[in-house]
Amino acid sequence: MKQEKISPRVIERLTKYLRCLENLNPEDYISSEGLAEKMGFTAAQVRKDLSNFGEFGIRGKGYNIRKLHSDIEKILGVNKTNNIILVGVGRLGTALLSEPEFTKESFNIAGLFDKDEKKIGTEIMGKKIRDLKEIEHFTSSKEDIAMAIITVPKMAAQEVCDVLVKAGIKAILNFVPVKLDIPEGVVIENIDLYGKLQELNYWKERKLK
Ligand SMILES: NC(=O)c1ccc[n+]([C@@H]2O[C@H](COP(=O)([O-])OP(=O)(O)OC[C@H]3O[C@@H](n4cnc5c(N)ncnc54)[C@H](O)[C@@H]3O)[C@@H](O)[C@H]2O)c1
Repeated sequence: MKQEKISPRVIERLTKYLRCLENLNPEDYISSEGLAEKMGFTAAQVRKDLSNFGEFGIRGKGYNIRKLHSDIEKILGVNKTNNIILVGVGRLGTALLSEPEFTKESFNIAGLFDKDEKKIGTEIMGKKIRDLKEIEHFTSSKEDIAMAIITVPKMAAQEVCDVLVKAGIKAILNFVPVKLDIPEGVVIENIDLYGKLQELNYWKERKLK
């Protein structure tokens, strides 16, 4: 698969293609026009997005849905199980853990960490909560843990982030509404539901004018 400089928007759209393909008959074929129509994009956009990664469709026939789904999964690296740790087993952390759709089969919550002594040593969803101090030992003794979710209070977020980076984490999903400093070589995705509400509110206000 060819891979040049890829815009984050392309990757975001790939996840949307996957969601759409999941609801279609895997034996069928779909044209770029058909896929575009379902997504609200243009066919040119669909073709351009996919062409970043190689040739997928069959001329005159379109994309085989099963094959395209599997190819996009490979591009995103979600055709295998990826281990994640979660730091901050509070209200949000617990809610995320309770939702199977959040991780599906592509992600495995391999470890839970907190610093509350009342929580450390207890289990949630069959997984033990460990002291954050153990994290380096945990990541070094287990293979392939490069991803983490942060759901701690604002004040603790940067400190936790630094500990994670030191422990070899390369990708962070940050739910804390603060900008975290990360070194080169580490990627971060920030989820800010309040920010999304603010964005939506802007559009609502425009509609009401
Ligand atoms: N992204 C969003 O849209 C969104 C939505 C809700 C909450 N949040 C944010 O998520 C975070 C968690 O919210 P919550 O309601 O679950 O909080 P919470 O207080 O219920 O849970 C926080 C957990 O983090 C643990 N913790 C604190 N300091 C720690 C440290 N240094 N190391 C390890 N664990 C530590 C606490 O013991 C607790 O278990 C907050 O920063 C909140 O602002 C974000």
